Amino acid sequence: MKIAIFPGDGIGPEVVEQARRVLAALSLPGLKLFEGDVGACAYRRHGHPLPAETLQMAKAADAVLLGAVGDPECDGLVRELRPEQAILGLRKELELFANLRPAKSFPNLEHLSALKPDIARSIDCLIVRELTGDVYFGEKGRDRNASGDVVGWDRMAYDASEVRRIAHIAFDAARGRKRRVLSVDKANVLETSRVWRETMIEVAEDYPKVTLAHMYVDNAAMQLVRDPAAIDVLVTGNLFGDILSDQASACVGSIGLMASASLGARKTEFGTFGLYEPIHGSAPDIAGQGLANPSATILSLAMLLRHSLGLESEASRIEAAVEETLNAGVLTRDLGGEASTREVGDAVLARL
Ligand SMILES: NC(=O)c1ccc[n+]([C@@H]2O[C@H](COP(=O)([O-])OP(=O)(O)OC[C@H]3O[C@@H](n4cnc5c(N)ncnc54)[C@H](O)[C@@H]3O)[C@@H](O)[C@H]2O)c1
Ligand SMILES: CC(C)[C@H](C(=O)O)[C@@H](O)C(=O)O
Ligand SMILES: [Mg+2]
Repeated sequence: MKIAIFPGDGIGPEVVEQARRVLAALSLPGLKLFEGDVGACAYRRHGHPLPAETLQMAKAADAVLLGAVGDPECDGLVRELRPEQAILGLRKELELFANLRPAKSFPNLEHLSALKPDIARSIDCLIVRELTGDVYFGEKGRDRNASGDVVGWDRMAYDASEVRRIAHIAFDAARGRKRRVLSVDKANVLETSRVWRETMIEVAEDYPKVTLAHMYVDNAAMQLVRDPAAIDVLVTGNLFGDILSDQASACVGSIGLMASASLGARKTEFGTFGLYEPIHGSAPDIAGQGLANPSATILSLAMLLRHSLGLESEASRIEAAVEETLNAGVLTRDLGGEASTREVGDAVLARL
């Protein structure tokens, strides 16, 4: 079993360190770890945010665990060299089109949510975000308009095959849950979304036991805070999924709690090849201070063990240990506590 670990920038190395301790505590036989550079640190060391050897390491592994990338000092770089390109490059090169972002409240921790406790308690949804298409990967450019003003543009597009494959992921996931798919688009305005919606309807025919509903993204943003209990599987495009998942994390409690799995079609000996990362970024405002919440990264490790290595019981044990840690009040500052990143790691290890 080979895991490639890419700590990245900012709080990335701090949160990955705790996940690595958790992984070590499992003493998995036959596990090999590899470490690579991504993001701003890779740009500084190798001149590129996603060096060829890092990509090669990812391809040779059964799974990748990534911390975060991003550095304000790189804001002035051309887009191709920005740290974020490492993540986008990994997703595209590894064809990881399906991003699963579960948003579930933790028992007895409703008070941590930005929502009223009664509403927060009910959240249990899975955001299925398409990850290799949309405006993220469309043609981009800069021109001048007739009056000489600079114009930036990004092409937004989905072809039906891209929508079809993410639709199947969402419907399959719904079959093992409450059998409801909510497809979120902006079909009242965007042609991209009309293709999205038509394709969702077409795929739904293969899943007679799953109900499909549609919602415009503006309304979906509202319903996510007003009545999240109504949402089971929410499937959407790359851009809308990015935004709605950060919002969902605040409904659960903190962005430091939300894990993700990015999957494609490639199978490994033990499961599906995937890239696992917290949904948050490098948090430059708190980096290097031991303030970051490592839970999302530890929970991403649990997803890695489940989906890529077929280690369901180890994954569940980690999830239980994180939940018990939160319940015991070992909380970082984002959750109103005073525990350090490492103290949360210690508490999870003790429970494991
Ligand atoms: N997957 C990724 O690597 C990823 C995701 C999002 C943003 N980014 C990059 O990260 C940089 C910062 O972006 P941003 O500030 O918009 O988003 P961010 O997610 O890094 O931070 C947003 C806010 O949440 C807080 N936060 C984030 N993670 C936390 C954690 N684990 N514990 C406690 N608090 C946490 C931060 O302190 C900040 O106040 C940018 O360069 C951006 O492009 C990377
Ligand atoms: C860093 C950035 C490219 C990335 C995205 O927009 O997908 C991040 O915000 C995320 O949610 O994983
Ligand atoms: Mg994001």
